[in-house]
Amino acid sequence: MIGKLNHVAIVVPDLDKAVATYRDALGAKVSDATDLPEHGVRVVFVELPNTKVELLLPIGENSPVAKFLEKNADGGMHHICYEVDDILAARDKLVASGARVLGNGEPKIGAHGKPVLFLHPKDFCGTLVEIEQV
Ligand SMILES: CC[C@H](C(=O)O)C(=O)SCCNC(=O)CCNC(=O)[C@H](O)C(C)(C)COP(=O)(O)OP(=O)(O)OC[C@H]1O[C@@H](n2cnc3c(N)ncnc32)[C@H](O)[C@@H]1OP(=O)(O)O
Ligand SMILES: [Co+2]
Repeated sequence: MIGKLNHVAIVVPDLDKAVATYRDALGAKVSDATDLPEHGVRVVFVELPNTKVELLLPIGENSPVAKFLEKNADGGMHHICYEVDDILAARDKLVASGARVLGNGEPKIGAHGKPVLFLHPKDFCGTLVEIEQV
């Protein structure tokens, strides 16, 4: 079912500082920031040869990552995103296996303009999992 690792996401308290760290200290190619108000985040992608790092800053009133940042003031790894060919088939298989799909279970459009879903961390080794249809 899951394919390539699409990205690893890190929530940060200061996006400009995190961009400077990845661009200057680590010499990585970093995208411009994009606001995704429907997801409550501002996002930057660090482009790597084999995958991406997604740097996330909470925006708006009810950002789903705000609470994570309260618990982890310096920031930290937030989720991992795997690619799938067919997100509805993957969802149905996961639900049938007893996994919890977050939200209303319907895919939303993510930062890459593709459908995404999130799976409860308690069902996946304590790790928030995002699946993205590519
Ligand atoms: C889609 C745009 C972009 C993209 O890639 O295209 C993004 O990735 S946007 C990313 C932001 N969106 C989301 O994260 C949506 C999914 N997240 C959620 O629905 C919530 O954050 C949720 C349900 C994972 C946690 O909600 P909340 O923080 O309000 O609940 P709790 O604090 O009560 O947490 C419950 C339980 O889960 C543990 N937890 C929370 N967040 C994480 C995490 N990131 N990784 C691992 N575990 C997590 C938390 O510690 C609680 O455990 P407990 O033992 O009960 O303390
Ligand atoms: Co993501």
